Amino acid sequence: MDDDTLFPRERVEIAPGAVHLPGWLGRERSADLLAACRAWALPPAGLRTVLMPNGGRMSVEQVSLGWHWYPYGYARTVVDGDGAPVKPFPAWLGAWAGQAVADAGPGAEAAAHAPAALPFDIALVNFYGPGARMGMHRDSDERVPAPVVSFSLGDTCLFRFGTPEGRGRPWQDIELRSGDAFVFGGPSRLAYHGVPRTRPGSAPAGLGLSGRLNVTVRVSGFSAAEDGVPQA
Ligand SMILES: O=C(O)CCC(=O)C(=O)O
Ligand SMILES: [Fe+2]
Repeated sequence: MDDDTLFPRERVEIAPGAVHLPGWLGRERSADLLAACRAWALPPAGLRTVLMPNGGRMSVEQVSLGWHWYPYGYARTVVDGDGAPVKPFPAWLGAWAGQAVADAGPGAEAAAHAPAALPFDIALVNFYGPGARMGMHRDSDERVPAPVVSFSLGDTCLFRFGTPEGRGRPWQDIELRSGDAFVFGGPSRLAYHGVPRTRPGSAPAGLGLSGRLNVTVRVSGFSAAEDGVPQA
C-alpha cells in the first residue's frame, strides 16, 4: 500500500534527536533515488558484500559514495573490493539530507556540533535482498557529530533503535517504509541501531523495486586532502 500521499503518517521523535519522517521522500524523489541507486550499483566500485574482520560476510550488499566505507574506516578507493576510486557524492543528496534535518527539528542537530556548516559528503547505499539484515551497531567511523540521515526505498523493514550505552535493551522497534526518512543526531547520534528483518514483497507496487534499499547520508569530517584514514 502506498500511504505516503493520502494518509501521511506523522513525524515522530522516538528518542532525543532521533526523528522518523514517514513518507518524506514522496513519489518523485523515491523514483529519482532508485534510479540513482541502480547507477551506483554498477561496477566499477559497485555493489559488493562486505567481509567483516571476524570472517563473516554482511548479508546486505553495499556501495559507498564520497568516501568508501569498510570495516572500520573510510578510504578513497574500494580497498576491500575492486580497488576502483569511490563514486562521487552528489550535491543533491546532501541537499535532501539537509532538508530532512531541518524538517526533523532542532533536536536532531547536535547542539555542540561545530563547525555546524560542514556539508554532507558521504553516503552508504545498502541493499537488502530476502533474508538480509543488519546487526546492532553504531555509526562511529565519522569524525564529527553531525546528524545521520537515512532514506528507505522498497520493502518495509523492522528498524531497531537503541541507546548509545550498549547494543542491548532498551530499544524501540519501528517500521521504516518506502519513502521514509530517519534522522539521528544530537544525543542519539551514536545510538546503537540495526535492521533485524525486512518484509519481502512489501514494496509499493508502483516503485519497481524488489527488496529494500537504504541510503544513509553522513558528514565525514575529513578534508579533501586526506587519503585513506582509518578511524580510531
Ligand atoms: O538499513 C538501514 O535502515 C540502516 C543502515 C545502517 O544502519 C547503516 O548503513 O549504518
Ligand atoms: Fe548504521
